[in-house]
Order: sequence, then C-alpha cells, then structure tokens
Amino acid sequence: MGVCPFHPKPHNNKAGLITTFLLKRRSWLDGLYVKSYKMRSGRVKMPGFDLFVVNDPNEVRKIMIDNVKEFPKSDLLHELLKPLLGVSIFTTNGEVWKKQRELLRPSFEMTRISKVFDLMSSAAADMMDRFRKYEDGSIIEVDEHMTFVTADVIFRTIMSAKLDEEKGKEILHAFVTFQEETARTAIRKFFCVPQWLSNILGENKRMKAGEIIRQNLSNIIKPRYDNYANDTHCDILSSLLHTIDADSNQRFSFEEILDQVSMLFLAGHETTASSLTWTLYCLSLDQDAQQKAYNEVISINKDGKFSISDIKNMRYLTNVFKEALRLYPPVGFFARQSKNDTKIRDKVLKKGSGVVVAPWLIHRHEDFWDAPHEFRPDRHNDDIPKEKYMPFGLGERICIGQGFAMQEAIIILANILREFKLELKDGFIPDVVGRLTVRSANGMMIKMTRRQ
Ligand code: HEM
Repeated sequence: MGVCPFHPKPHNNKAGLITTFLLKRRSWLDGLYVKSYKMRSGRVKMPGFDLFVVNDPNEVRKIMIDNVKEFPKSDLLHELLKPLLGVSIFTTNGEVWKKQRELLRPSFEMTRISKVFDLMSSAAADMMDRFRKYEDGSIIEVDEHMTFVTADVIFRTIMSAKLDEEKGKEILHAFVTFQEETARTAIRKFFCVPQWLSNILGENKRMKAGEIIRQNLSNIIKPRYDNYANDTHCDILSSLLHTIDADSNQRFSFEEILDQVSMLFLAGHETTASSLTWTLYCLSLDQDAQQKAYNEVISINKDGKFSISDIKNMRYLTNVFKEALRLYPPVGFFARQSKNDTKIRDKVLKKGSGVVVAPWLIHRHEDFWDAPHEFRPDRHNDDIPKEKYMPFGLGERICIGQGFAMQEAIIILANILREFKLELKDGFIPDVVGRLTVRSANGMMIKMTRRQ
C-alpha cells in the first residue's frame, strides 16, 4: 500500500466545446475525463486543430522511436516558445536540430565532471542557508525555493554566474507569466480566436515576459561573447563560444548562442524545480518513505559534504524521485505532428494533425500500473518498459540533461532530508495545473522542522 497524492479528479464524460475552452484555458489537466486514463488512443477535435492522443505502447514506440522522422516536433510548439527560446534545440527538427544536438553534446559530457558536481553542491549549500534563516518549524512555500535553487544551478553551470536574489525574482516572475500566457495562447489558437483579440487578451504580456528573460541572460552573455578570445571560464557557455560551425567555418552568432542559453535556462530549471517540489510533497505525505530515505542518507553520510559516490549510492532516494516523476512528470505531454497522411491504430490522420504522447496519462494508465495513482517508490526496483515510463522522453529527442537533472535532484533532496523533517501544512491541497510543465498553482506549503 502507498499513499495517494492529490491529482485533479477527471470528469465522467467528455466535456462540450465551450466547457472545454473554459476549463483548458486554466490547465489542460482540467479537461481530462475518466476514459483518458483507460483509452489506448483518442481524438480531440477543436475548431482550429485536430489532435490525436496516443497511450498505446506500440504506437508510442513508433512515434517516438521507430518512425520518428514521420512525427517531428510540432510547429505550433515552436511558434509558441519562439519569443523565449528563439530557434533552439527543444523545438527544431531535421538537420537544424541534428546540428544543434551535436553542438550541445560535448557540453553535457562535461556534466559528469566533478566541477559541475561542486557547482551544484554550492548552490544546494546556499539553499540550505536560506532555509536555516526561518524559525524552526516554520511553514515554508518550498516551490519558490526549488525554482530559485534550480535556476541558480543553471546560472552557475552554464554561465559561471550566481543568481542574484532581486534579478532572480524578476526573471522567475516573468517566467511564470510566460508559462501562464503561453498555455492560454495555445488554447486560443485551438479555438481560432483572432490574433488582434489574442494580443489584447495576453499575447503582448507574453512577449514582454519573454523579452525580460532574454534581456537578463543577454546582459551576462554579451560581454563574454565580445571578448571570447580571452574567455577562461570552464562552463557550458564557454564551450558554445568557442565552437566553430563546421559548414560555415564561423563562430555562432550572438543571437544563436542567446537562443541556446535561453532554452537551457527554460528546459533546465523549470522541469527540475517542478519535480523537486512534487518529490517534497510526496515525502511530506508519506512519512514512512521519508523516514526510509532519511535513514539511507544518514547511513551514507551523516554530516559531511556529499561526494559523487554518496549521491550515486542513494538508491532508495533515487526511487523516490523516480516515483514522483511518474506521478507528476514535469513535461506532461510531448507535442508532435504528422508529416504526412498516416494511420494510428484504426484512425486516419491528415498531414499536419497534432499527435500527443502524454506521460501524465501513460504514467497513470490503468492497464499499465497497479494502483496507478499511489506513490510507491519500490516499483522502481524492477525494470519498467520505456514505453510506459518516460519522464525524460524517448528516442532521439530524449532529454540531453537527464544525468545532470538526476544528480542535481539527489544532491538537493539529500541536503534537505538530512537536516529537516517535512510535513504538509494541515489541510493543504496542491492545485495541480498542466501548463508547459506540471506545477502547483498555489505553491507547496510544507512545515520544516530541524532534526536533532
Ligand atoms: C527533472 C528534470 C527534467 C525533466 C523531467 C526533463 C524532461 C525532458 C523531456 C521529457 C524532454 C523531451 C521532450 C519531448 O520529447 O518533446 C526533454 C528535452 C530536453 N531537455 Fe530536459 N528535462 C529535465 C531536465 C533538463 C535539464 C537539467 C536540462 C539542461 C540543463 C535539460 C535540457 C533538455 C534539452 C536541451 C532538451 C531537448 C533535447 C532535444 O530535443 O534534442 N533538461 N527534457
């Protein structure tokens, strides 16, 4: 038996068009219904878009691995994220994507070296100092802390810069606005709301938020770009600055580098922050799992600085994190489109139709899991087929930062658990919303008490 963390209750029946519009404007999870967690595939018809949701493992394999060229990343996703990410690896396709992935690969090999581990550990140490400033037993909104520390890790590892608290607040606030407005823009596009109305309803606000984030990143990157020959840093930005494009034999332009860094900032902090907040939530609900994780952490290292091998040996804590990723996959859906007319199961798809593989549904599918909504870290003692568990994606578009994120998450969790006992604030229920990532709209209120 495991505890059953909160998730939005699905509707009994498929909602009508207007209801769908109103519900999904807030969160796409609000539009799900009971059958969504049982079906192998389903079709969502909207005035401006035809969408196929695919849960069936064989079809998922075709879309994400065997036939991946037929199901590129969606143009709509690219268009929606462009104000922030420009033309970067997360949304590009074909040769452009291939080249960008090649360009970034060596930087991520760097994440295995101890320098990155040390940078993550120092960001975690600063986070612990922030927690220690609260009175013992305070109720703390931990989501804000997880967002800050993960953004700080990205700043330190990618740009060798510490995230300053004031600037941090400005960037993270702009990012929340960007997320909320992007989800709304998507729904407006599905329902053919005209562009002029969309601009009034939030599109301008969204553009402004994207600009604020890019301007802040640009302020750090530009001096280093202009003076790249003397750049002695050993970070991901430095490797981007020194890379020569094999085709043009030129350095990457400032805009190209800004696009990649903005993308790494988005993909690298938002997802990890979401997963850490949900892990702290699950551990606060499941005191037995928390005690087991705590025992493991102190049996490995009671009071010293954690080493890379300490972190690797935290098997149970890793299972806890994986189980939180199952229940609350930060990237709740993967957006693709069909390149040609095609067929999925018995359904005919027209060229350009939207195809969605949704870990949120697959990870909670009734045919694939026992007690799908329960938190049971021990499930991960067994191998789980990758078509049924894919928090980091699948196939050639799999997350490039997976190793980075796993290492970072365990460092942060181990530091918190060793020093604090976590309990959910009495009566607190998270407001689970699906936007670009799966987050709690009312934060995460946790009582943190010092362990003696
Ligand atoms: C718990 C944390 C994370 C989760 C759950 C996660 C999840 C994912 C998923 C599901 C995808 C594939 C999306 C798709 O196929 O549509 C992806 C792609 C990507 N992620 Fe992550 N991610 C995490 C952390 C990170 C970090 C820390 C970085 C970088 C510092 C990163 C960088 C990327 C990049 C660059 C891609 C695009 C890869 C490509 O298309 O070739 N991610 N991530």
